[in-house]
Amino acid sequence: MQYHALYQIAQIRDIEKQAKASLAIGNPTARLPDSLMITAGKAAAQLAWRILDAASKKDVKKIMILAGPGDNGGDAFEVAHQLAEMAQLSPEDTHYEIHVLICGEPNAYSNDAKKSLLAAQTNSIHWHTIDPLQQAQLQRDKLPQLNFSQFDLIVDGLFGIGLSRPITGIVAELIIQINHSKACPVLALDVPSGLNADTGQVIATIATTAEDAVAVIASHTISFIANKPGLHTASGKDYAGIVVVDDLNIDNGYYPVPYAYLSNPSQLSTLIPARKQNSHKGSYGDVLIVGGSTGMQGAAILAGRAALYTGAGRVYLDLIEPSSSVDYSHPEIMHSSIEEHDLSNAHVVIGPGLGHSPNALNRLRHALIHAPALVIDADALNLIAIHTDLQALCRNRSNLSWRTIITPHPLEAARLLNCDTGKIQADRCLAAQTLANQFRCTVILKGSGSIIAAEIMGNSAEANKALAKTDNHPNDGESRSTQPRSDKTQICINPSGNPALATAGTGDVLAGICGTMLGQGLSAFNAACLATYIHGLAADDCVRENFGPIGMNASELIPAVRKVLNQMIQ
Ligand SMILES: NC(=O)C1=CN([C@@H]2O[C@H](COP(=O)(O)OP(=O)(O)OC[C@H]3O[C@@H](n4cnc5c(N)ncnc54)[C@H](O)[C@@H]3O)[C@@H](O)[C@H]2O)[C@@H](O)CC1
Ligand SMILES: [K+]
Repeated sequence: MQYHALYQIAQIRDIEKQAKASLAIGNPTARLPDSLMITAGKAAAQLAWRILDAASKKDVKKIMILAGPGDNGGDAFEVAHQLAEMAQLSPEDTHYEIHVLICGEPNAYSNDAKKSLLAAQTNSIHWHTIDPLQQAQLQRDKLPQLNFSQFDLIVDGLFGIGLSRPITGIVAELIIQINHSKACPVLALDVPSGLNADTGQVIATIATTAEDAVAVIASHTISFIANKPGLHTASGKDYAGIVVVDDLNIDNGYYPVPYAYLSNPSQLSTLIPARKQNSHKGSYGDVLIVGGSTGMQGAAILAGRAALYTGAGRVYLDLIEPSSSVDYSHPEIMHSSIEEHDLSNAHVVIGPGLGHSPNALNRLRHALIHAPALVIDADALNLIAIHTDLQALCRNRSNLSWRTIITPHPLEAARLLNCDTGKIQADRCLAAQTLANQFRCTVILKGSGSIIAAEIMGNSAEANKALAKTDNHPNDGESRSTQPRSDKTQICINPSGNPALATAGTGDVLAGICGTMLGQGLSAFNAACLATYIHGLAADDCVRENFGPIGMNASELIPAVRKVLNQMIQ
């Protein structure tokens, strides 16, 4: 199973069910050599070993394995068993001290988990327990006296995809201690405990404050059966760390169409058209940026420069405030008014610094009606949110097979869907999918793990119904099995980028790059995926060069985007 295919919990459960049914049952008390839990435990133990080897050169290496009440805990027992076996075979000059903390009722475990526990009990392991009856209350004196900073590796097998409510009580306190100790690598089994594998939200209730929402902050996550969207968007990147996928040798035939994909750099690089020797500026697309009202000209200029630096043949600005329509440090950028420009060959980016004036509104209406390739950003999105006639114009563009990309951040997305940002962030894939269906265009929902969504066939009713279902419980931690599969929408999660991008102007840069990519003849979806990827990759490059994560600015990002784009075609 490839790393880039992302599956929801309900799909994973289906795959798991079919794979389990295909395994011979035989003697129920025997340990099947090929049970999924054993395969999972072996894969995780091997990864744990490699992480430990790289992180600690000590003669005595201490490992803490946390085992929760379900099969994630079963995986943890299997990891303990496998590590103990590996430790026995290791050279004598290194000693491994393996601890397991059981946070479940031994009799209540599944058969597979019981077998793994039994197997681990044959090894030399230090056992600790938390009485399950006391887990609900927070009694600090009942916490096992474990100093987490003594360990060289912590394995998190508390909860996986079966977590159904927020973590509270002693287990929550344990997680807080582990997160605070920050002393060693933390390997999460399947998913960091506390994180919703579908949405990337830390599971919480409406009543839970941000401080109370608890999840393990892992340095590594080994995702079983398939990769999962929640590890890559919203809070996912903060909690999952480096993600490794192990398919447990499950036959490909059991896998349905993925819910979404992670953008795949090697595929994206093939989208960039090779430049012929015999070509000219007309070969690489005209980009017209419309925006820049009083005090906001910089936004349009940034978008224009980004278009220029990513290879547009000609770049024009149409500034709402015309007195300063020249970018003196980039005199190659020309001026043109959208109303006079021949839009049949132009790729229009409207919105950066556009404002809400009647002039802005007229230009937007003109663009929606006349521009066959259009990127809609910032204030243009806010105008669409409040003018229903513009929404209809936007929707109508898909009937003409015109290319449209909208680039909302969560607040703009909330305005477009008439909800609050909490609902957008509660399920970012679903929100992007709903926007794509409602506005019949390609969507880039910005934020950590930007979501790119585009409609394949029109059916907004189903996705809207599902979003409405989340209305009363925006953050209630229930796995949303009611939400539609994305077979009407294609969804990509962008893996690149970092908090350096959380600064004014970077969105304008993204909009400009989208304009260039439309100018290279790409579909709106491919243009959006490629633009978002190189935008994030450039920010990653800036961090490597110590221009960030603190203080990188949008102007610095632009030449970095040019650099990574050229590196991609080499
Ligand atoms: N079943 C299988 O064949 C496989 C299962 N695997 C593992 O099994 C996991 C799923 O196992 P489960 O379905 O047992 O689910 P989990 O192990 O994620 O947890 C479910 C258990 O936790 C309890 N629980 C849920 N939320 C809680 C909370 N907030 N506080 C306290 N208790 C809570 C539930 O009542 C249940 O007992 C996967 O994530 C994966 O790690 C893997 O071994 C792959 C194969
Ligand atoms: K876990």
